Parts: sequence; C-alpha cells; structure tokens
Amino acid sequence: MLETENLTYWYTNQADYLFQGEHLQFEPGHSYAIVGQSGSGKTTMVSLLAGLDTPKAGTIRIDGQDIAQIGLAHYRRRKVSVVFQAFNLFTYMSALENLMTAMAITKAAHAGDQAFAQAMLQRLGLTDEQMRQNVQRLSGGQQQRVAIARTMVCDAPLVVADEPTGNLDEANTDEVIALFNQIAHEQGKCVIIVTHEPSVAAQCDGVLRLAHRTFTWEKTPAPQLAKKG
Ligand SMILES: Nc1ncnc2c1ncn2[C@@H]1O[C@H](COP(=O)(O)OP(=O)(O)OP(=O)(O)O)[C@@H](O)[C@H]1O
Repeated sequence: MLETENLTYWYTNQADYLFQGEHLQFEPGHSYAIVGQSGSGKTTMVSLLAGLDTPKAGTIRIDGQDIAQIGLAHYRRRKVSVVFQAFNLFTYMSALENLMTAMAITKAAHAGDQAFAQAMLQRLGLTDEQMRQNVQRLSGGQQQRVAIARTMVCDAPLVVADEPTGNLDEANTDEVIALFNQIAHEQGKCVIIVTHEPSVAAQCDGVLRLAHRTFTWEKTPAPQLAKKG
C-alpha cells in the first residue's frame, strides 16, 4: 500500500501552499485518477509519489516503509514505473530493446528473457516487425503501448502516469486505459493516473480531485477488487 502522512508542498517562489497535511491511501490492485484544474498541483503530487521530488513536510510510505529511508534513487528504480504523455522511450532503440533495457536496469525477475518481452509486446498488438524497428517509426498509440508494456515487464508495484492519453485519439485512449486497468486488476499493481479527461477518470476505480489546495475522494474503489500481494 502507498500512503502519505501530513504531506505538504509549496514551491519556494510561490506565496502559498500547493497542498498541506494530506493523508492519502492507494491500495494495490486498483487504478486511481487524479483530477483537478490546470495548475492545481496534480503533477507535483505524482512527482512526489514517484520519488522525483521531495516533500516540504510529511512522509510517503510504501508497504509501511518511508521512501526517504528506502532512498529515492532505489525507490525509483525498484518500486515505481512512470508513464509520461511524451512516452519517454529510448528513441534510438526498438520497442524490444526498450523493454530488455528496462528489465535489466530495474533487475526485474524476467531480465534477459527476450521471449517474455516479445510476448508482452505481441499481447499489446505489436507485430514482430514493429517491435524490432526503431520506436520512432511507431505511431503515438503504439509508442504509448510500448511504454505501458515496459511497466508490465518490470516488477515495480506502483505505476504512475502523468496525462498518458494526452497525445492519443479516443480509440487509443480507451485501449490504453483498459491496459492500465489490466495492470491493476491482473498484476495487482497500484496505478495512479493524472488526467484532464472525465472519460479516463470514469474508467478508474478511484477518483481523487484536487481543488482549493485539498484532495477529496470523488470515488473510492470497491474493496473486493483488491488482490493480495
Ligand atoms: N518547478 C516549478 N517551480 C515553480 N512553480 C512551479 C513549478 N512547477 C509547477 N509550478 C507551479 O505549481 C503549480 C502546480 O503545478 P502542477 O504542474 O503540479 O499542476 P497541474 O495540476 O499538474 O497542472 P496541469 O493540469 O496544467 O498539468 C502551478 O501554479 C505551477 O505553475
């Protein structure tokens, strides 16, 4: 489980808090959307949860362990997979090489297992030829599927995505969200997605709205969806 206690953040050049004293809990086996107006602090929150930035006050714990004590570099490598709007793949590599590299860097259980990576990309709709060509030759929707496949072949229990459908059309958006839900429901990971799109939020198990410097649950996941482990 991922939880925050008294989480507080402000940017030093800003007069006020972005949020203050937040207690939030995110369970494995669920997908969550974080929504709210532009500039409200959604990206800042997921940057903190992903260990890309440090809070001004408060604690973030994963399975009871303070991520600051785990060490942010170790936490980012082993506990979190991040999916960005701009995909952030290695652009000089193929899809297959991207997955193999991610598994090696994160010391995943399947590191070195090319058949496993191939099977995952196949499952996500890439042909043999597509997975072996430079990723820049793939469409936006295909590149985002590669970025998602990367989170599926790595062992990190937390998947954080910032506007992952921002560059995609409606059909690709629906497919990508369905994949995120599979990651949560079938792999038992905790998936947290920042989105502006109500249709994306509607498909997530939980919805957290940031408004007036406070997070409020609009929808909480049904407990029976949670998987152990
Ligand atoms: N590095 C920074 N330094 C100073 N202020 C920042 C920095 N990054 C963001 N901000 C400010 O903090 C506030 C929250 O930004 P953040 O990007 O977290 O919001 P957001 O809800 O994700 O916005 P959007 O939906 O537009 O992506 C904004 O007012 C933004 O201008």
